[in-house]
Amino acid sequence: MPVPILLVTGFLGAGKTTVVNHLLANADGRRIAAVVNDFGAINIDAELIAGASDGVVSLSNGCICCSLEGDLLRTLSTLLRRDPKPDYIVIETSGVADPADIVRNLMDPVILREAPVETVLCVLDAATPPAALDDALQRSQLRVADIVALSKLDLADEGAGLRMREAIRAQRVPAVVVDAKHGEIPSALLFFASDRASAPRDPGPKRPAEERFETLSWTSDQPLSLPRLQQAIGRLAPKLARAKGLFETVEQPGRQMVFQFAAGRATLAPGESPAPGVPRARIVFIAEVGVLSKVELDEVMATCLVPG
Ligand SMILES: Nc1nc2c(ncn2[C@@H]2O[C@H](COP(=O)(O)OP(=O)(O)OP(=O)(O)O)[C@@H](O)[C@H]2O)c(=O)[nH]1
Repeated sequence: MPVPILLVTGFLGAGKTTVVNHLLANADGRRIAAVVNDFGAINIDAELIAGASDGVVSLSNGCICCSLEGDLLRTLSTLLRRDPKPDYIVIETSGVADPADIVRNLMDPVILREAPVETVLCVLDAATPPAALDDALQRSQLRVADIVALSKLDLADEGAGLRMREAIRAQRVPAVVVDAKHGEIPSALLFFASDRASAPRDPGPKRPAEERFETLSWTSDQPLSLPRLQQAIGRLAPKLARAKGLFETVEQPGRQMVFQFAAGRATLAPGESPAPGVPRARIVFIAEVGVLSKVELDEVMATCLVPG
């Protein structure tokens, strides 16, 4: 029996990990393996994903649509050799990935036979203006989608969902559009029992590889001062496309916090206990190439540490 792949795509910070977590929490006995790709050196997403009954494989420091395509195929082969095999494989792409390239890579004859891409889900932040759909990468992510999940409707005004649906229609995206507040999508929609043979997909023309974003990692063995971090993020915000991290604070040492910055919004939430031996602060910053230097980042982030 082939193992269906669910490919989860969407722009930086759109809500992909939130959807994957919800899905895994509602697996209803299905054995689901998750493959997570963060293109920075630190794979924060793998730590934020809990409950994959068949394990989480993290691919970091590159993007599975280009530099890590071989690693992805090898990972899938390993997952398919497991006994028992997973019932489903979920691949969460990085927010900078062009899923058309991944779909093309997954057309490898062996993978296509044993693990066909059953569904491509694109998570779209409904709180962003519909003009965001004019972005070439965003358009590419939508174009291959079978299902578009509108996230963050709770943060948007009442008409946002409707406006986004119209903007999606205007792009001639043939996908089914569903609401996904806090990652909630009926799993029956994503994991349906299908006995039809998956037809090879047409991923469309190959786009020239685009080095548009870069990640900068910052770590420290000291906890961070929360008010100072707020100031630092305020300074960095205009230059950031996305940031996420795990760290202890001076105010609550020993307790790991999850920091998220997406679409100009920063949040902090309590996290799991840190694994032994990891730095007390690990943050990944994503910016358009050339916008933020490591020197500037280090300088600003150093202000979050309390001397002595
Ligand atoms: N209020 C609200 N917040 C959401 C919703 N979905 C996601 N978020 C928040 O948005 C932020 C980014 O969510 P993630 O799920 O990490 O986004 P992502 O697409 O996996 O991010 P990258 O992998 O870095 O591209 C987090 O702070 C989430 O808690 C939602 O429906 N409502």
